[in-house]
Amino acid sequence: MSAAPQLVVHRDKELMAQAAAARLITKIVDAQSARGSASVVLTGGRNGNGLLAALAAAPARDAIDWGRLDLWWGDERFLPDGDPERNYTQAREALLDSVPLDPRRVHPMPASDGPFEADAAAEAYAAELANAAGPEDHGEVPTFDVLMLGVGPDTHVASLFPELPAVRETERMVVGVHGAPKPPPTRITLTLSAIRSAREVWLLAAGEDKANAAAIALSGAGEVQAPAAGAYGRSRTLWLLDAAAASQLPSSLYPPAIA
Ligand SMILES: O=C1O[C@H](COP(=O)(O)O)[C@@H](O)[C@H](O)[C@H]1O
Repeated sequence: MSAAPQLVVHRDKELMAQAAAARLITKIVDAQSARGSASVVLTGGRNGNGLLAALAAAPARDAIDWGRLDLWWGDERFLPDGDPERNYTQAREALLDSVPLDPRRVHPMPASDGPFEADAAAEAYAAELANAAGPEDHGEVPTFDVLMLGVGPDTHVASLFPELPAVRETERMVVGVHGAPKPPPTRITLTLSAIRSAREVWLLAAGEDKANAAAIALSGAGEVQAPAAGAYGRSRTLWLLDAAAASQLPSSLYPPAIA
């Protein structure tokens, strides 16, 4: 099953980040109430970190039971632990270091100064995911409640770049990426198969430099040429945009009002 994308367009990127943070708080609280815990996949990039910073500033963040939240990552820049360009480092700074998470439930992707090179690190992360998947899940990864993805100006999501082998992968859940066009060239990423195991996939796109990517991905492009087009959730696919990122969408897709 796949979910046709729903679009929500906000006035600007600050409001988008605040509204997305409010939405995420509600999702996590609802999942914890329904299932006892919640699982969220974080994204790197400007929009993902903006959302985390907005969450850190939201008084309602205290509604979340942080000790019953599992955190995973959609991709990682394969750099040494603590490198300021690592998605994990940036998420810590934006939010994670200021909330009482259970460290056993926080699952950063491996760093380049650990025991693995990128492909082996991807395998290790796939094993960690498989270990967390239960019989109620649909395969080799847990059924994430929310999986967030920043959308790059070239339509990449996670570290799935147009035309590179990772976006064509159909068997493995996590792969190493070599020769990425955006630095650093070596990365680790969930594949589209892993992404599609999430209940909800949220794509975040704010800023004029995302307008072309959003228009292409939402206008029927193929996932190999436009990876964002292949990212969808089991029950919901939500594009959260600001007006600048929505400015090139075909009028048939553009919602009637800006929230
Ligand atoms: O390098 C990455 O880029 C994308 C998009 O980032 P943005 O700054 O253009 O919003 C991000 O989603 C991904 O996690 C990250 O590794």
